[in-house]
Amino acid sequence: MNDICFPPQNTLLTAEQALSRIRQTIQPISGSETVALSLALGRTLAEDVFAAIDMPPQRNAAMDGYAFAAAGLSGNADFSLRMVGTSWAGKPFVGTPDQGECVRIFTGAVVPDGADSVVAQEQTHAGADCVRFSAPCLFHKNIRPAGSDFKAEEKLLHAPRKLNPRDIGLLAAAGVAAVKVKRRLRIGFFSTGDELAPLGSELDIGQIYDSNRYLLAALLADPSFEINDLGVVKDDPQALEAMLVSAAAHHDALLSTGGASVGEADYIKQVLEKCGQINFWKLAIKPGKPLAFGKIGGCWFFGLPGNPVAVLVTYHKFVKPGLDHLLGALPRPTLELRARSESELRKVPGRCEYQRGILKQGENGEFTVTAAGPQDSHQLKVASMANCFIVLDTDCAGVSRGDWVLVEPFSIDL
Ligand SMILES: Nc1nc2c(c(=O)[nH]1)N[C@H]1C(S)=C(S)[C@@H](COP(=O)(O)OP(=O)(O)OC[C@H]3O[C@@H](n4cnc5c(N)ncnc54)[C@H](O)[C@@H]3O)O[C@H]1N2
Ligand code: MOO
Repeated sequence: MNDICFPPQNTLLTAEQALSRIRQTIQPISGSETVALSLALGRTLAEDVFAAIDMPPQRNAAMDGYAFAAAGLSGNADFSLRMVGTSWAGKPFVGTPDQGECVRIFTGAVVPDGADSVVAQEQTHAGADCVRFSAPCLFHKNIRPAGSDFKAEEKLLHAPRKLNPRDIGLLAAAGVAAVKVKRRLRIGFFSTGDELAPLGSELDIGQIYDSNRYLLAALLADPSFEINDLGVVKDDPQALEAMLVSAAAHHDALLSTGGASVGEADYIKQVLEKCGQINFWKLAIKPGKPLAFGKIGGCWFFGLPGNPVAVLVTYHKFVKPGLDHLLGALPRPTLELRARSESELRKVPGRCEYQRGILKQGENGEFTVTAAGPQDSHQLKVASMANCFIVLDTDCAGVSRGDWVLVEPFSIDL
């Protein structure tokens, strides 16, 4: 048995079995590079990141107001203090206010030594050089201690985290100008099919536009991926083999669409078996049944079905998690919600279905979902209107209006 094959597949794999095979089989890449923080969004950390400084570096004011020492003052009566200077953000007050004195201070400015309280200006009445504080006046407030966000040498982020916008802000605050990240995956993709015409051309009878390559390019738009559009391959086994063999030499992963089923012009499985190794083909899901996964030389291969909605489903459920695994990124949790179905949903037992739905949240907080339209796997307009998959498990025999269903929104950042 070769190194990526599992025992022969007599039955259709479940989605869970297929994903676990993908994760068990794919070995994450090891290469890394250092990139400027401004280019690091969506990249995967290759090493942990530590803070070089305390944040804030010194204690500072959380409000525009006045800073002073509370000792000897009563917060339960009005009192007045003499203003002896100003602490600006970026231009601290030099000196120490004595008893009976205060310093004008602005949000983010360093709190002068000796002061232990900042009172917001709304609770004061400022005169020429004197400030009156109205009772009740809270002391020991509105000061952010040094290091209250994070401390120097603290581990801020663990590898292999995929950096999100909040992480980028955090690392900038910590003065981290560059980070070591996993190198980008080189991913090639192509369509197969004699019926495919390029955008901008007039369609002959029997032709359709090649939407899958555009869909895939959009799905693959990820800073961790360097994508390469390899065009269209005709329904011809020699041409397909030539493409697979030559492209496999230059990519970490290859994706194709079409030709994955059992028709006489469907060559993906036989050519993959000839020039590479097949791990699985055919899943008990709808749409997306004829998904092929394997390897050609050192390159991972996903042969997606031709139907555009099957491309959408198999990309989200298998290809993206597989590519994230190849990158070495942590698996992302799948956000699953329970929603009340406002549509009757037709389904026959046998395959898990990913129907396209429109998820809404009512004023009472309850999620509801409606079918985005008819559920054929060529219907991209319905997929475009949808914002979620309605996941109906293998045994489900249909859903009545008002039933609770499981829903997976398309976009999440977890
Ligand atoms: N006898 C059987 N027929 C089919 C089965 C089956 O099990 N037995 N499975 C069906 C399922 S499920 C799917 S999905 C499709 C997948 O077939 P292929 O992967 O071989 O894809 P094609 O036959 O090449 O194309 C299917 C469909 O998609 C259109 N297509 C293909 N490429 C593109 C593209 N780049 N852009 C837009 N549309 C594309 C193509 O014209 C076909 O309409 O097989 C079922 N049949
Ligand atoms: O992948 Mo097919 O589109 O299951 O019907």
